[in-house]
Amino acid sequence: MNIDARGDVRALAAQVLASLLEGRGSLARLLPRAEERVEERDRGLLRELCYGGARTAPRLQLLAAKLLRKPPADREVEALILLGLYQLEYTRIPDHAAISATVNAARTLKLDRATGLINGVLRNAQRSREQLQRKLSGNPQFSSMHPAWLQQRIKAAWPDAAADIFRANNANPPMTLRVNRARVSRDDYLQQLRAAEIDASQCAISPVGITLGEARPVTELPGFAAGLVSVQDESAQLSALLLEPAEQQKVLDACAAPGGKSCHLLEQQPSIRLSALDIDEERLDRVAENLARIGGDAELICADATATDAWWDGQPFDRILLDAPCSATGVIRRNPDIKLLRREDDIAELAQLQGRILRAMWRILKPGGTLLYATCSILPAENSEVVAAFVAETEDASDNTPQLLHGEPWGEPQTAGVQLFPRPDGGDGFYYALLSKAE
Ligand SMILES: C[S@@+](CC[C@H](N)C(=O)[O-])C[C@H]1O[C@@H](n2cnc3c(N)ncnc32)[C@H](O)[C@@H]1O
Repeated sequence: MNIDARGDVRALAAQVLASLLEGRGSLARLLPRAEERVEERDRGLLRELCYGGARTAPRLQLLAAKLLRKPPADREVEALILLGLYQLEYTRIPDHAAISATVNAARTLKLDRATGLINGVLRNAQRSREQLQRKLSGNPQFSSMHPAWLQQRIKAAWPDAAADIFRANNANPPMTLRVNRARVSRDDYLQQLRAAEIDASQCAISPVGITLGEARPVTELPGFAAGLVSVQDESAQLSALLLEPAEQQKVLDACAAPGGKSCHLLEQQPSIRLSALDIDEERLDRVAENLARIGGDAELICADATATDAWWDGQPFDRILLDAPCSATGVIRRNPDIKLLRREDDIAELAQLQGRILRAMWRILKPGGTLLYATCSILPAENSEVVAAFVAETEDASDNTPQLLHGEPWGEPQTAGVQLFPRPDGGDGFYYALLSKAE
């Protein structure tokens, strides 16, 4: 991102997409910086191009490969071609405007030498649209819009659910709220939303969840600044409900940032003594901000959870929430850049890290205590396989994940734990295993 592309939406989007293609930064980090460089009125289009470009990239890369004799040497040229194809395929921008604005963006980025190539490829795509679609329609990466390795892993793990998972991953997620029950009941808050003419309904599984009819800025939500509600996906809301800390218990949130689940634990049981730990100092600042908004209190610890000698006071915890670092393959619809940033090799490395943190947390859990292992992954290698191996090797550990919540089934029971898939109008993909330590 050396060239200042200020004011040119497509050039800025190409810089963001090129960085993603090179694995340099995430949308969450790159987009806000790009947004600062365009007028307010252009931010919607910038966001659409960046999110849409990442979401459809695995398909558009196949299209581009058919249209190019060899891959472009420059990442920004590749990104401009993908963004041009995105506009032709998925937006209402007239073709001629999409093509000329994309070619102009190449000039903004001082890629004048590539304008002929970009123009030619996009015009060719426009002419041979149906023929290309026909040629590629049998390709699973094309139809699923997932990179080949991930498409294959999801299909192998969930042959019956894979098609629904791909569809959910490619759809816009709902905006879901968690009501702070310490302050307001869900029914009362739904009434407040109705009074503010905001369409909303209660979630199917979480008793504190509300789904909005459409996404809107949090500043428009009644009582948001005062902590009446927080934005949190419905599946993520199940962690505090499953862990169910009792009054006064000593509780650890071992991978806490940005603090959504820490806040929920305190809303549900305000008298607990909560330690919120995370290895990332910047992200831990977000925990402090979120706690301040809901008026919650916790000891914040910046440390590697596994290095317990460095931070643990020697008093075992009654409850531990381990929301482990993972591939985030259950939240692709919210973070489509995962399709570009994750590599297949990451999965085995993550599984090792997850096992290591789990074993370390077990040592500081009180006998008779409970640990909730959670991820927002839908890959068994990070979920049931990690937990089943741990339970098999650990004499005092047993899997006590309930198969019913409030009398209702809530996910797919596994050899260990329960898996949730992303659902178009419901929660994200999540995995939970509730483990008990023998007395
Ligand atoms: C899935 S996120 C946690 C989300 C959080 N529980 C919430 O609900 O807002 C995983 C977190 O684990 C942290 N992490 C990764 N490795 C860690 C380690 N060895 N010790 C402590 N935290 C770690 C990351 O910084 C990241 O914030």
